[in-house]
Amino acid sequence: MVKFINVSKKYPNGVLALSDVTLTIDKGEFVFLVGSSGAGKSTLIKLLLKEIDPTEGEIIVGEYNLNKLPKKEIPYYRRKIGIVFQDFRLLPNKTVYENVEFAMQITGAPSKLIRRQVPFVLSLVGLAHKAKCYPHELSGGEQQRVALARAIVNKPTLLIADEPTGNLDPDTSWEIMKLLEDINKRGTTVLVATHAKEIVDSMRKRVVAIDRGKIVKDQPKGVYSYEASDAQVLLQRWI
Ligand SMILES: Nc1ncnc2c1ncn2[C@@H]1O[C@H](COP(=O)(O)OP(=O)(O)OP(=O)(O)O)[C@@H](O)[C@H]1O
Repeated sequence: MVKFINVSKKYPNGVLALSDVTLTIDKGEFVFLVGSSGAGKSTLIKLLLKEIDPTEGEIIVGEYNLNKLPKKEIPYYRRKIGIVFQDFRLLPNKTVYENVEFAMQITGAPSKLIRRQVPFVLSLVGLAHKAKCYPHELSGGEQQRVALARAIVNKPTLLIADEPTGNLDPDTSWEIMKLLEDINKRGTTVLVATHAKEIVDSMRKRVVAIDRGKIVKDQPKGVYSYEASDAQVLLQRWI
């Protein structure tokens, strides 16, 4: 589904944000991407969205080799990926329904399909009753649910969440992560960049940790902290 093959990214100012990253994410996986501030998580996501290009290496997403993707096809490629951000990014002058509807309209979806699909995803995220509200009438958690509905309405094969709970309280953060898990269980591959240590530790999903541009840990059913793996390494040396 997603392949990074020996990918490096050096920004024009000389910062090496990613260094020789090789990573495979299979179809249907749920992956947490963790790492301290400046580790390279956003760079990895920007590369996936083809907002930036790697200095070296190859990135493959589904049937797309991003290195070979012509500029005019980038918008079509991006429509196959759902994305949610920390700051929700809803259109303030559109209602909840219209925000989600708009994401389908720009793909040229037929109105009959839109009328069926929008209420479906809104009920999936538990917001059917808020369809006529505007974003400013919603709580942060509700706004993030709308953003999630919008991200999945076109049935993406990959859903990326960049620090989706960064602006939310702990209980609401849990609700959003559980929703991401539900979406994953319905078949969508999910990649979540997060600092939410407690949630990562208790959900026991695959955890990929980046530190200074390198993958330093890739654990199935993993935990957030590096200490755990350091401890394991120490233990292994002792045994
Ligand atoms: N446009 C840019 N030009 C130059 N350097 C950049 C640029 N964007 C990011 N960097 C640098 O690249 C490194 C990785 O940054 P990145 O934004 O990928 O980290 P991050 O893990 O997403 O951090 P955070 O958790 O704070 O969002 C950092 O040293 C950062 O300063």
